[in-house]
Amino acid sequence: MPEVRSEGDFSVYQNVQAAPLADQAPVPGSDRAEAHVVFEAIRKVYPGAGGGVHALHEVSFSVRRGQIFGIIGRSGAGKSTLLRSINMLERPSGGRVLVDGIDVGALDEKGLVALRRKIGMIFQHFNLLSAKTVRENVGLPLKVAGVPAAEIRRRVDFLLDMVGLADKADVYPAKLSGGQKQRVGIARALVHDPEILLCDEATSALDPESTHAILDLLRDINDRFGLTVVLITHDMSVIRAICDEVLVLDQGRIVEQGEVWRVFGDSKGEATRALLQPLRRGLPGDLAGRLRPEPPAHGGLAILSLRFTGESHPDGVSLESLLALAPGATLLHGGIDRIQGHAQGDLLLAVPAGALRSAAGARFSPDSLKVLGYVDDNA
Ligand SMILES: Nc1ncnc2c1ncn2[C@@H]1O[C@H](COP(=O)(O)OP(=O)(O)OP(=O)(O)O)[C@@H](O)[C@H]1O
Repeated sequence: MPEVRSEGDFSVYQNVQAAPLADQAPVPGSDRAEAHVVFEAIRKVYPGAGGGVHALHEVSFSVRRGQIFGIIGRSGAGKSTLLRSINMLERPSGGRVLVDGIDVGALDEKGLVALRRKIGMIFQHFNLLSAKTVRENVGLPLKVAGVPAAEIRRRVDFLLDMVGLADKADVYPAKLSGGQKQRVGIARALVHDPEILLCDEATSALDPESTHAILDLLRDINDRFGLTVVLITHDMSVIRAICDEVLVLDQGRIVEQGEVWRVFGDSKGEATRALLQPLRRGLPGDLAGRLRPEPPAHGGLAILSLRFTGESHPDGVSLESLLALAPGATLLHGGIDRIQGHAQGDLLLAVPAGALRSAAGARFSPDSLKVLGYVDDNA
């Protein structure tokens, strides 16, 4: 049977004798202990009419060793271009990427092969060879690198066991679920014992259950092997599930960057807010339809929106304090999540409009409190 390749770039497995990366001189002043990957004023212009497509504009940031670092943005924001600049699958038009202090754009072919062996990559559509078994797919990069068969077998067995596919070694990809295919992709990405794992929309093609399982596996690999993981996604729930730090990219520029709970709790940019919108518990439609700007003559109910960013009440929201703030309150909608050990979320309360006055004297306050309007509870 002829080999059928699914989409993807297999040049990362080219059969060139790799020069040890340690032979490459680190750029003076680079901090090897802290920053694992450093982007310095990365620009990318794709050729095209009218001056081309400016995919990245002078993007600078760094990823610390051992972090799970998420890059999020809408379609066309420049995420793939940025991710692929780490292993030079996409060469920037300007700026430098340093991995372990080494300017990867200056590497010769052998240096690049060595670099790519230190950087595993997984893809949205898995990029498995359909005419090869699971074992052969995972072992392929080692075979290309000239590793002896017995060593390939030992390593592949270990990795298949680790990703929970020991019993699928001789199966062809067509017989696997999406989640199982991605496990094969992960095992293959780890064959060279990399220090960095790049994840290109790794869960976008998966159902929620498989997504959850694959994210758990990535977190486990990060914990066990101390791998630095850089992932791109358009889904904030992926960021919330496993990332330590997030960078929001929009139209080729950094909108904001920081610890996940901070960005979730107090997002600065419009692009970030739009990406967070699907996770927010907004005003339910039935209430929105009844809301009016002024209280009814008999008082009615004020609808309050309370936001907790994780800053002022990191351990949670005391119900007693909540009731002291808004006596007679009914909790209508919302909830508190824990992100990186910080309690944050939105609560929607109905409070007798007359009781609002007591809020001024309360010692407890949410990070933001808005009166959305009033409803007539007699209507
Ligand atoms: N090979 C190419 N030639 C021309 N333009 C390109 C090429 N690759 C990407 N672009 C353009 O560069 C910009 C950034 O693309 P990129 O794929 O990096 O964004 P992205 O955030 O990963 O998008 P998506 O989530 O849709 O994959 C887009 O405007 C895209 O159309």
